[in-house]
Amino acid sequence: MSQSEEETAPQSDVSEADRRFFAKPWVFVRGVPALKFLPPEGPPEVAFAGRSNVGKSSLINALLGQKGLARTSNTPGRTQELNFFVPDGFGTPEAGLPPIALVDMPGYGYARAPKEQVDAWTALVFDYLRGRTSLKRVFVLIDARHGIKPNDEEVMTLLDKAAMSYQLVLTKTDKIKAPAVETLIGETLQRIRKRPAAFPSLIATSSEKGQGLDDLRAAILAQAV
Ligand SMILES: Nc1nc2c(ncn2[C@@H]2O[C@H](COP(=O)(O)OP(=O)(O)OP(=O)(O)O)[C@@H](O)[C@H]2O)c(=O)[nH]1
Ligand SMILES: [Mg+2]
Repeated sequence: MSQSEEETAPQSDVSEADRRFFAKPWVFVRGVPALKFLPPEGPPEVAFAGRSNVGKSSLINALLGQKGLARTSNTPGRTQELNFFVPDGFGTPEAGLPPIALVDMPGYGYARAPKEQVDAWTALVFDYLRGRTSLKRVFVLIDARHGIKPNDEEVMTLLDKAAMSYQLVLTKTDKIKAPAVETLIGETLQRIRKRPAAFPSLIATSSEKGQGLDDLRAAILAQAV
């Protein structure tokens, strides 16, 4: 690359090697319907939390470039277990443990499912978030059209109390205009200013347009071993 090309190349915290880490095949390894089925504490985990339909599963697919790996749906309540994804190639005892696992979670809030079921998913998510040593960072996804809702506040309070580090991620930014995204980022950061476990910056993403994915990849890789 010539110097002038280098100067104009897009800046990103993600190196080519890091990008390849996400571009190689990842696999689904486990669905956890209840806490007792969790794998033993082990490699670092990063989890994707958020209201039903906020775009958790879509974001994981976009990050990994694998449409359909995590199941998505128009109907809130698609993801019903804690679903663990790891890079392929760690299926044998000789291969050792993966450097990181991504955990897709059931949404909290308004899933179109019977109340008892929604309550059970919410309890599973909350118990996992507050009690897991391997969990290194939680991404709390916020729909750019709606901003922080009361149940997001509830989750953030739980994470603050558990001293579990989390970072807010705006989703579906393609659905609102660019200046509105800027305003929302400012307002949202203001609202989490006093929250002790909240990372003091947020990542604005669109799974549809690919926006913000490299920043999120860098944040995930920072937790890998
Ligand atoms: N326009 C747009 N739509 C999106 C984006 N991300 C997700 N969606 C849509 O939002 C809907 C919900 O996406 P999911 O990824 O299934 O959401 P989820 O948070 O996993 O939902 P649950 O598993 O039900 O909690 C789907 O119809 C997606 O196509 C995005 O960045 N832009
Ligand atoms: Mg989902």
